[in-house]
Amino acid sequence: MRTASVAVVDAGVDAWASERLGAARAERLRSLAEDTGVPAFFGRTDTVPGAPAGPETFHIGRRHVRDAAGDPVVIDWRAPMSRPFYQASAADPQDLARRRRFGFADGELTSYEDERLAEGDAPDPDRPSGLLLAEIERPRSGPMRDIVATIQPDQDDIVRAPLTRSICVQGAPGTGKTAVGLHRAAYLLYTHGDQLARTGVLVVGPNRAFLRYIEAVLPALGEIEVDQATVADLTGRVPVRAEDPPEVAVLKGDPRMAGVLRRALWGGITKPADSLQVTLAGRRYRVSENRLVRIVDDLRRAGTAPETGSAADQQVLHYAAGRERLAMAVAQEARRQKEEGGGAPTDAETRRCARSPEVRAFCDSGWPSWDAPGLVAALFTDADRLARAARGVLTDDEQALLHWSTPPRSVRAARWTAADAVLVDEVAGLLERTPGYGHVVLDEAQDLSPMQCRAVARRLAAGSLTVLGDVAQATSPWSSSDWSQTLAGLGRPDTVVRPLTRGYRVPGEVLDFANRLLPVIAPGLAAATAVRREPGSLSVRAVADPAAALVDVVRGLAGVPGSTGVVCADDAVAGVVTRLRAAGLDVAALADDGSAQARLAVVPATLVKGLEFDHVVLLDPAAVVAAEPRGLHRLYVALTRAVSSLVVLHAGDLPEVLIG
Ligand SMILES: Nc1ncnc2c1ncn2[C@@H]1O[C@H](COP(=O)(O)OP(=O)(O)OP(=O)(O)O)[C@@H](O)[C@H]1O
Repeated sequence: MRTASVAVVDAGVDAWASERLGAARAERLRSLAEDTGVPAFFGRTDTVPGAPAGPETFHIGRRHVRDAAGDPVVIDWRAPMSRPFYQASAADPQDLARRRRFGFADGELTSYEDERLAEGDAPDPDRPSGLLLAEIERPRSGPMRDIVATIQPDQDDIVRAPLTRSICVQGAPGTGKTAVGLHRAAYLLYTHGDQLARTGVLVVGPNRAFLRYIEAVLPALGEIEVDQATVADLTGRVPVRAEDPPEVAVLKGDPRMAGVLRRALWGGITKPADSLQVTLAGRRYRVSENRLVRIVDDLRRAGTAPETGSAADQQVLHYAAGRERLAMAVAQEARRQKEEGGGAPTDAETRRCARSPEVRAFCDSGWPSWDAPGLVAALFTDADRLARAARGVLTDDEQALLHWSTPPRSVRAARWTAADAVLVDEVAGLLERTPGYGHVVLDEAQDLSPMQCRAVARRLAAGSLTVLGDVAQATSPWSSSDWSQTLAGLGRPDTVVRPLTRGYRVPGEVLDFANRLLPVIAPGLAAATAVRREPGSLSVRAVADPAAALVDVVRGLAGVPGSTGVVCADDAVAGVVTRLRAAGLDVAALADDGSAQARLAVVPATLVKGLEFDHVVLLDPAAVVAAEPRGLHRLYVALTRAVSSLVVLHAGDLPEVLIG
């Protein structure tokens, strides 16, 4: 295939065509570039003799490969023909006589595993495939890997759900939510390439460190055109220079703020109180007060029609466009009068009238021009303006929380917070239409405020959503115990919530220990079951001097393959790094700037969500719990990051719920 692509001639009928052909060839060659570590296939299916097309053998791989005659040699894992490889079971063999899984080490074929489905040789759900276990336990080095070779049936159902359907996956730690979301993006791009190439796919993650961790998965699957961003990236219209006290952040994330901002903007439009004289093609016309009132009313109604979900954002009249339409409607009125008098004004003359100083002045006073930061700043500095916008929605105390007692010298000098940035983005979305994606994968969604959810929904044209998360891992002040608030904020309240309950990452011993927290942090939520147990994987040690014990534990792990994460309360990170370095260990703190993760990393507890390490050492769990209001949820996150071993070092008592 590579040779054939190189041979394509890039001489077209003219320079433009030649350039396009050359670009297409380069793109094709890029997509065919060999990744030497990645085998061409990982599975094989043999259909039964009675199958519609007779007995056939297919190899399944990361991409489609054909031979010189154009016949398929390897089928893309996303093609419908590959589906039985993931879904067939003894109960429902889907015309498969045999499924074969190949195991590779460093690009070399080392093993294979057969299931003879037609003979009732069923995969035993309690005894997972050896290749799956080997894949999970393969030491981590660097970023997350794809799981195409071993996607499990319940995961595959979500990966291949139709594009039109939004899905919310509630899954315990390590059940593969992130993996499933990324593979779903790859599946949708393959299946609906034309449609999504136009509208695009967006993956939203909680922070830069997380995006860095997952960034290689989609390119490994051949998908390079997917945008990956945090909510802060999406809403980064103003520089964030300050932090809100918790109660202010909670209020600014409250969905009622959307109504306040809407009223602050649209409520500033005033009813015309006089007629207006305008000039069209050198003659003056008077537009009556009544007529002006009607025009303004009609436009305002088109802009403030009750919302019917995020799709409405694409149709509704936005405020800035409303201003343009108002100017044009006034000019049209003059044109109508001129035509009635027998004149024939041109479109250009009408447009000139709409831009004339008198029409501009009329718009500026009745339909004032705003930019998004300016409106939010005006609202927070002017208590009367806020009171008008928040009447009946926010209490006086709540309004006082929003008020800036020392106004900034200018809007540009304002000390915006992360929650403010989301409000500014909300206003920007009222002023102008936000371009939307065809599909959005939203990870760790349990932590988003309703206002952040709206920011994501605005970027979702008429497209669908894959929402991923775990209410037991919810650590933000907006967290709720179910998904309804998040899904409502996302404008998709009817989205079906699908559970994933088989934990792939964490050994059973470790998961059982972490699950002791569940009745307290998420009552009613079913605990996940681990697909494997590893005796000795959990060690909980009371020690007199945790920092000294840490040095010994980390030294012990130095010769063991794979990554190690030392997780501790955020304010302990610097001290721990210093201590480990003093002991001669090569260690770096994990930063939220997207820089690469060291093999031995000290990880602040607030950054560990979504990540995993072969070995985790958790230092002083009580300090992790004490550091924040939802500290027990944070502890649950920290306890569920280990693939092979977890060592918990504590000096004082363990949090009581952990004592079995
Ligand atoms: N079918 C599978 N085959 C092989 N590995 C898998 C499979 N499913 C999940 N894994 C692995 O399990 C680990 C956890 O997956 P992932 O990070 O997607 O889980 P998660 O549900 O998002 O976890 P968390 O809630 O902790 O963020 C990853 O290393 C992933 O590659």
